[in-house]
Amino acid sequence: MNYAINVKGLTKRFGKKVAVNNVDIAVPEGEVWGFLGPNGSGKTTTIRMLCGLLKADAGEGTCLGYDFRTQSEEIKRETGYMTQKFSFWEDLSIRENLEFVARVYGLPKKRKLVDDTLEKLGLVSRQKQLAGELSGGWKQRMALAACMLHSPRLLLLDEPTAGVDPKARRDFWTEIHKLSGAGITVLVSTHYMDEAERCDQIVFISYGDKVAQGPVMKIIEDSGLITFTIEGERARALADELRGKPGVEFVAFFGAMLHVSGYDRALLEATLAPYRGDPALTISETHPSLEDVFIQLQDRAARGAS
Ligand SMILES: Nc1ncnc2c1ncn2[C@@H]1O[C@H](COP(=O)(O)OP(=O)(O)OP(=O)(O)O)[C@@H](O)[C@H]1O
Repeated sequence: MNYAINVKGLTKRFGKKVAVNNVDIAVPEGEVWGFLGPNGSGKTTTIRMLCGLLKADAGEGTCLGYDFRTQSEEIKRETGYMTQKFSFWEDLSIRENLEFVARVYGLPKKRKLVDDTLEKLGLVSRQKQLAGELSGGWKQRMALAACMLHSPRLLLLDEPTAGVDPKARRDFWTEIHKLSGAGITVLVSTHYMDEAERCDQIVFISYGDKVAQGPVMKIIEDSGLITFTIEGERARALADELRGKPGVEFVAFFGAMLHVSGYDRALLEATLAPYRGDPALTISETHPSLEDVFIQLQDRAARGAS
């Protein structure tokens, strides 16, 4: 298998703080991988090391076949990096912004390049609109266009959809899958569970450590979580009552429904048994959601860290 990213032991310290600790990542060419983890867990730091913007303290491997420690210029030439806070000229149009980026990077055949990129990303009809007047979704699409101008083989996207409405997020993901279909590899950090579910695999990091990796279903299965839903008028009132009871590790609301999760089926069943007779409540077992597992992984890592 060919890997777009294949690094081992990636490590970064800031003073005494270990921001990224011995992380291995191997992403096959053309796949879309999600990068998840709580705030400050090391996602941005990892992404910046992969594209050579930050020097790793330890680790070895390749990005697009280049040594990620010594060939950062080659990697940058073939990688599109969309930062969390992308910047652009508000009083220039979309087209002018893209032409500006093309000029700064000295890209050849600028006009044709910008034409093609506008076309590819569905921006032709908006090309004359001032960037400052665009909604979040269109700004983000423009930012994606800017990092696609040089036809990268790898896209590193750092929370590209933060603050963007659901329709624009869905359109963005349609674009990502199209790009992946054309052979481009994508590593995208996100806090959205529905986005994680659109990825071929996810890597979950917490406190700098990789704590889980795999396709979403496998991560859910491997979690060992047993989850019950409780529905009904009284469900809301039960959350506090159930927290801390034998076998109950996590209690969370999903809309009006309560998810109660734990690892010990017998204990959990015994705790829920008295509520089963209540006609105002419906209790049934369900698959834990990715969010249940995310909370569990985060909680486990926090306990390990304290
Ligand atoms: N330049 C820096 N100097 C010192 N500490 C830093 C620096 N950059 C990041 N850190 C620290 O390293 C840790 C990891 O930060 P990073 O930005 O990689 O996390 P993240 O997972 O991307 O977070 P978020 O989801 O909030 O974007 C944090 O504790 C952060 O404060």
